[in-house]
Amino acid sequence: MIRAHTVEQVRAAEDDLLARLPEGALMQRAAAGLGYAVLDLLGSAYGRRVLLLVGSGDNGGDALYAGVLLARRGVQVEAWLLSDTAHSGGVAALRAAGGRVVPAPGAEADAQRPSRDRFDLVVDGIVGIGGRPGLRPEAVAALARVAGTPVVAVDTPSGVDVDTGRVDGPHVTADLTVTFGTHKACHLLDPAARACGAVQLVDIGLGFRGSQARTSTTEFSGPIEALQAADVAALLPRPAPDAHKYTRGVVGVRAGSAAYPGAALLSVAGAASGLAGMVRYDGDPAAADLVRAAHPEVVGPGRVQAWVVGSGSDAGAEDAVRRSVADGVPMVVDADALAFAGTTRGRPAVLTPHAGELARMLDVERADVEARWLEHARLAARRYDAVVLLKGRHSVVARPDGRARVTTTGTPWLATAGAGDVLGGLVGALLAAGLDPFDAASVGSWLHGAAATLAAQRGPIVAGDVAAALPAVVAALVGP
Ligand SMILES: NC(=O)C1=CN([C@@H]2O[C@H](COP(=O)(O)OP(=O)(O)OC[C@H]3O[C@@H](n4cnc5c(N)ncnc54)[C@H](OP(=O)(O)O)[C@@H]3O)[C@@H](O)[C@H]2O)[C@@H](O)CC1
Ligand SMILES: Nc1ncnc2c1ncn2[C@@H]1O[C@H](COP(=O)(O)OP(=O)(O)O)[C@@H](O)[C@H]1O
Ligand SMILES: [K+]
Repeated sequence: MIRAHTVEQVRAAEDDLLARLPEGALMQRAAAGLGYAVLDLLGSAYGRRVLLLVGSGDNGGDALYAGVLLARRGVQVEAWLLSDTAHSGGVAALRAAGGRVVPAPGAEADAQRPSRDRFDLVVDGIVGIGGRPGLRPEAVAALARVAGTPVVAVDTPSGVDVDTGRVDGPHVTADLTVTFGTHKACHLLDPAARACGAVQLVDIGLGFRGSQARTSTTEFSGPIEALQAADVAALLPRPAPDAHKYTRGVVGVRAGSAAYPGAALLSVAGAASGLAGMVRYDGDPAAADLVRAAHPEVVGPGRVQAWVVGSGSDAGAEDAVRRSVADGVPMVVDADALAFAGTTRGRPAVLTPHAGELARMLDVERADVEARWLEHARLAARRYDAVVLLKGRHSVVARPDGRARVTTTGTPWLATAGAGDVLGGLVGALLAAGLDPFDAASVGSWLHGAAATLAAQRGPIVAGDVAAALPAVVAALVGP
């Protein structure tokens, strides 16, 4: 499990460790990890040119000491100081190792004029967890002079809001972010996560590895989580040796309509992933024949352990929600049914809006949701008293108490019509198989993203390809 901690939690862990270690030891650990990551990316050292952008704090110190390691390996290292108070030990060490240290060109320099020197790579040590969001003009100007050069961010891309993932002003866009001790929210949550590029965690002994989420009865105060393959494998429902189809759970689908029969097929395709014992279709008769033809194993209405409602339901959504709520079993509420999500209060439910749908549910602008994914997912979860799976590049799953997971599997090819219908069916199957709504939503979202990535290896995909790739993803996790 990846767990993203707040700056306050990092500082507390750091204080504990600093008391036990010689001065500067943590920074040396961080800088070594950073330096080797940069060397890996460069592929070779001799003759390579690396620019360090160095701010006033320890983030700049990390960059300078990584520069020392690089210079000793034969890299030509230049540091542009963005402040008069850059880490003095780091500056002296870089000079001693043969690096060039100069003041940054400054905001008044012609930002459009590229630097006369060409660099293979820029290391962003402007600010890390001590920075306020946004960048000062001198940092913006320095970045403009090396635009187009690959960037490695130290700890966080400078300028993003570390604890919320918000991006309100100018910021660094990195190809790789090397972070220390633990992930932070900005590494998982969009839009900041997009500015991180790939994220590499360097263990510096902060003691977060394997730490458990803390939860109180009211408000969750633990880290934001991102499931990894091993977590999904551990949570995945598997048939017991003496299983029969009913013990594995039956999922019912009330999706599709005469106008949108395809949604019935795709929702059923997600539900028929093999993770529940049986699938029932109880939607529009106009779609039922198509469902039976495509999925001969699917049966008609009857008792279920979970309902999936709303994908392409059109005018039938209200009735589908009402009947499913009356049943009292857990349900997935998607698309057209989200307008009636208020009626599911008090029932175990997973609501699966995309940003536009969530904006309608909360009566805010879509752009607000896309600027603050976690905040809006949590708000909706609290307001609707349900688990909310807010779909996007990095989907967010939130519980009413604030506990949250972020999905980091997936590919932009998944932005294709009907992909959400498959996801709803899949989450429904996991609910029917006995997962609680939070696990069903986050495991389903992880599998959905992984299946899309697998399917996209053979080229562009449509929603049905995602459903078809699910068994191979499950097999890779738990074996045949
Ligand atoms: N914690 C750990 O476990 C470890 C932490 N380590 C490293 O330390 C980093 C944190 O270092 P930190 O605390 O010195 O803060 P940091 O981010 O360098 O800069 C803050 C200073 O920048 C300034 N400033 C503020 N906003 C700004 C802006 N928008 N644009 C420009 N400047 C801005 C402001 O100073 P001012 O100029 O206002 O006086 C402020 O004081 C952390 O990210 C990691 O890399 C590792 O070495 C070892 C383990
Ligand atoms: N850029 C992206 N990268 C990765 N996944 C994406 C991206 N855009 C959308 N998705 C995923 O694709 C699916 C789209 O679902 P949805 O918006 O409901 O579409 P539809 O209603 O057409 O089925 C969601 O699972 C979402 O998380
Ligand atoms: K940085």
